[in-house]
Amino acid sequence: MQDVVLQIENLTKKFSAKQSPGRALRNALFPSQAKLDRSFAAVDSVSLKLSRGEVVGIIGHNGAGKSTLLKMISGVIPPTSGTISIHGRVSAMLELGSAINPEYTGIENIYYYGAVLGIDRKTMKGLEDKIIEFADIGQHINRPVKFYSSGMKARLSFAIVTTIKPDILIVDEILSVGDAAFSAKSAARMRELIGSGAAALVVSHSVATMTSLCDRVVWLDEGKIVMNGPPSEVITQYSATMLMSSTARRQHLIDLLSTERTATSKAAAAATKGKPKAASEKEEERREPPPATVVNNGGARIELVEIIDEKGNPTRQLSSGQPYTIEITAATELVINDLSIGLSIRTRNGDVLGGQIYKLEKRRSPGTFQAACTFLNPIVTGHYYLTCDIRSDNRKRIHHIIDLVTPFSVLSPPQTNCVGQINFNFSWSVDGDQTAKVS
Ligand SMILES: Nc1ncnc2c1ncn2[C@@H]1O[C@H](COP(=O)(O)OP(=O)(O)OP(=O)(O)O)[C@@H](O)[C@H]1O
Repeated sequence: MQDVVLQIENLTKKFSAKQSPGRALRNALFPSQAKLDRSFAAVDSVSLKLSRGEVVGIIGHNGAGKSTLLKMISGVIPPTSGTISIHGRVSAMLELGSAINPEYTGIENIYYYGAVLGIDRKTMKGLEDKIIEFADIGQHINRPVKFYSSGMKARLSFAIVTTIKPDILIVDEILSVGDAAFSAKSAARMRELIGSGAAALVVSHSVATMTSLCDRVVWLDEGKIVMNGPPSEVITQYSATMLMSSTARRQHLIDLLSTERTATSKAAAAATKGKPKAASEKEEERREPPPATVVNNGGARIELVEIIDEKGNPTRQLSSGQPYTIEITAATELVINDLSIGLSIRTRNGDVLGGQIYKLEKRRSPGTFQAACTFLNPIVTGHYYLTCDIRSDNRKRIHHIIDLVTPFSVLSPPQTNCVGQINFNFSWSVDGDQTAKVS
């Protein structure tokens, strides 16, 4: 049995609104609307793999391209470019009720969906009772679906698409539609399917659904993958970014996208060279970070935390012993006395490796400012995060904490003479002779 059930490569979907005389007049009158008529990529060069037994969640704000991606995988719309390789049967529950025909009754829809998927009537007859039992909508099963409530449609659709035992189940925001009992029943059904070797792609705006159900989460923004990794890591970054101002968010997303591209190309290079990483390094990359603390009490906020290398470029790949600057862009909304910034480096276990509190001048007027600290990187190797806060009143009043942001890694130089995570840069001597060399 093939382990990878879905592989998509460089998948792109471009939409272009057709130019019409009416549109041309509208665009002349409202130039800001004209840009909406240009062709744009709703999904932009997305590559993704899905293996048996895996549940992958897709998050992203409204219009990020989630539904467009699922529609292409389900075969509802064709891609503009890129490839989709599917091994097995795909069963998709896209926009609410799209798997069903409103003119048909519930029972007729069972056979209709079977026919769409090429499943013969006899097989569907064998599944009919199970579908009716799971949907649990009583006599409504004999009424046309156009008279159903949204919860009933959700129940029927989910019952059909999961009972036919797909290899890939695609679910767009369904688990939050039914009542609590049905949501729990749907989650249990999904786990059952996954346990029997299916894989699932789930879109949801619910952080709870993503955390409890998914093995991996992919964050889409403007059609591109920003992050692809363990749920708590991706959700922490996603939630922190959503709290930022739009300018800071844009810059942060650009940085995350470049990190994701670097990680993807490195993974591809490692795969082609056939050089697997050391088990402990793999484990560390996979390890989920501890839950992040995000506090936003207003008054002052941190907009961006970046690591800058010697050449002035933002970076997430640090070398041991090299100089770096951590730049913190923050803004005060009020006149604040006694402002301080806390900055620490945290490991993937959640331990604080080190940090410092920096007290600014006594009184700060409203506006944006940038605090920067430079350091010679003493870390030898590993994967880390930054945590940053802004407080006043002798650190008693918290304005904003952003936790576990700006993930970065440190690569050890090949002939290091250090052990552990920190290079203390010891100065050695033998019998008082300091010329002794460390090898
Ligand atoms: N048929 C279409 N023609 C033109 N533009 C479209 C079409 N379908 C989607 N779009 C646009 O593509 C972008 C991505 O839409 P999509 O529905 O995939 O986003 P989404 O992440 O699922 O959003 P939401 O969370 O709001 O459901 C949006 O800008 C949307 O307006």
